[in-house]
Amino acid sequence: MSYIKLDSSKLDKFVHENELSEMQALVNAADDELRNGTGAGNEYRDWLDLPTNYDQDEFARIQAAADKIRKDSKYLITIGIGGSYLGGQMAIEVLHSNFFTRNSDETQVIFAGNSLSSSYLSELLDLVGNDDFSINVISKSGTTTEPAIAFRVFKEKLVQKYGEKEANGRIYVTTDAKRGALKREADVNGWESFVILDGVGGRYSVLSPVGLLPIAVSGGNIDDLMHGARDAQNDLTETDVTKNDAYKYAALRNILYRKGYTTEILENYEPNLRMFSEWWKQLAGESEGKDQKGIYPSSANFTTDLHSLGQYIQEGLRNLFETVIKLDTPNEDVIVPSADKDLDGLGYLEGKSMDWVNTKAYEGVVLAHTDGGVPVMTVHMPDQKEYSLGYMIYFFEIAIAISGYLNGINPFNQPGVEAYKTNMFGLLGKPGFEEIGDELNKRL
Ligand SMILES: O=P(O)(O)OC[C@H]1O[C@H](O)[C@H](O)[C@@H](O)[C@@H]1O
Repeated sequence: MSYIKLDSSKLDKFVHENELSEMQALVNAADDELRNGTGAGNEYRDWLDLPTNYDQDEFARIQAAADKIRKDSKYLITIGIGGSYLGGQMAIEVLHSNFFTRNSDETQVIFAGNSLSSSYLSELLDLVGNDDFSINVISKSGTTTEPAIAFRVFKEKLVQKYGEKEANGRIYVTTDAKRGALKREADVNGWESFVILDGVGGRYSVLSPVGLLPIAVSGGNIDDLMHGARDAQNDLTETDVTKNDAYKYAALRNILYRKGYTTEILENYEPNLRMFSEWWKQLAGESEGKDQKGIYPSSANFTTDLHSLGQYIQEGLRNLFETVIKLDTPNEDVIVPSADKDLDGLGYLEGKSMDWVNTKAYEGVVLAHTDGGVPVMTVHMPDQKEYSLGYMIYFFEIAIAISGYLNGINPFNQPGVEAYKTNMFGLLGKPGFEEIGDELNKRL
C-alpha cells in the first residue's frame, strides 16, 4: 500500500478499464529489467536501495559537517548543475517557508554554478560580501564547466577572506570516489569529501550526499527524509499495477503517450512545490527523451499559471496530459476575514479557509480540463514534511525508471547531453576540440 496516493479516477474518458491490465505483462517485464538488472543501464541502479543501504559513517559525517557550517557560516554556497543541485534546492524549498531565505537567522543555502550567467555570479559575490561562508561543490564527473567556473570564483574569494588553511576547512566536496578533476583537487588540498556512488546517476542522487548535505544545512531533518524513502522502497515492490501506485502511474502515462498525449504537465497549487517540478523534469526528461521518442516533461504552477497557460491547456493542441501534485495539508492556513460591507463581493467566502478555496479551484480545474480533452491524474502529497518528501522522491524515481523501460529505452544514460558540450568546447578553444571549433566557427 502506498502512503502517497495516485488518483486516476478522472481518466475514464481517456483510458478504458481493460487497458491497464493489458499493460501488466509489460510492467512485469519492466520490473524484471529494473529489479533483476536485465535491462539496459543496469549498472546505474544503486539508488534503488540508497534509503536502506547508505553509508552510516558518511551520513554521520554529513550531519557533523552541517552542524559546523550552521555554526560558522551565514551562507553555504552550493555549487552544482543538473542532478547536482535540483534535488537539494527542491527539498529545501518544499520543506521551508516561502520566505525562508529572507527572514531567517539560519544559514542560507544558495545555489550557484547552475548557469553561465555572469550577472548571477557577480551579484552573489556582492550578496555574500564580507559575511562568513563555506562552499559545497557537487559534481559527479568533477569536470562540468558551469560549476567548475563558479567554484574557481568562490574558491578565490574564500582564500582571500580566510587564507589558504582556513579556506581548506570551509570547502566540502561531493564527487566520485576515484575519478575527476574535483577529486584530484580535493585529495591535494585535503578537503572534506563525500562520495557519489558509481551506480547513482545525477538525477537519482538527491538521497545521497548530493542532496543530504545542503538539506541538512538548511535545517531539514535528513533522518526523517530517509525514513520516508525507506518506507517507499519497502512499500512499492508489488508488480501488480492495481496495487502499486508508482507502477500504475508509469503504466498510465505510457498508455496516454501511445494515444498521442506526448506532453505531460506536472502541476502544483503551492509556490514552494515549483522546484519539485524542476527536479522531476530532469528525472523524466533525461531518463525518457531518447531514440527520438519519449514524453516531453513540462510544468505549471497553479493557480498562477491558469492566468497565463490556462487558455492553452483548456483549448490548445490536444497532446497534453496533466499530473497534479496536490498537497493535502499545507503548512499554514489563512481564514478569509469578514468585512462590514461586502463591497468586494467576497462575502460568500467569509470564514472559509484559503486552502479550501485552493482545493475548490483544483477540483474545478480538473473537471474543466477533463471536459476540454486533457487527461488529468493527481498524486496526493499528505504534507510538506521530510517523511512525505522522502516518500515522494522515491515514488517518482521508481515510477520514471519503470516508465522508461515500458517505452523500450535505457532510462539511465543521457548521451544527447554531450552534443552541446562538444560544440561549446570547440568554440571555447578547449585543447583537444580545435578541429570541431574551426568547423563550427565557419558556420557561425
Ligand atoms: O554532477 P555532474 O557530473 O557535474 O553533472 C551535472 C549534470 O550534467 C550533465 O550534463 C548531465 O546531463 C546531468 O545528468 C548531470 O546531472
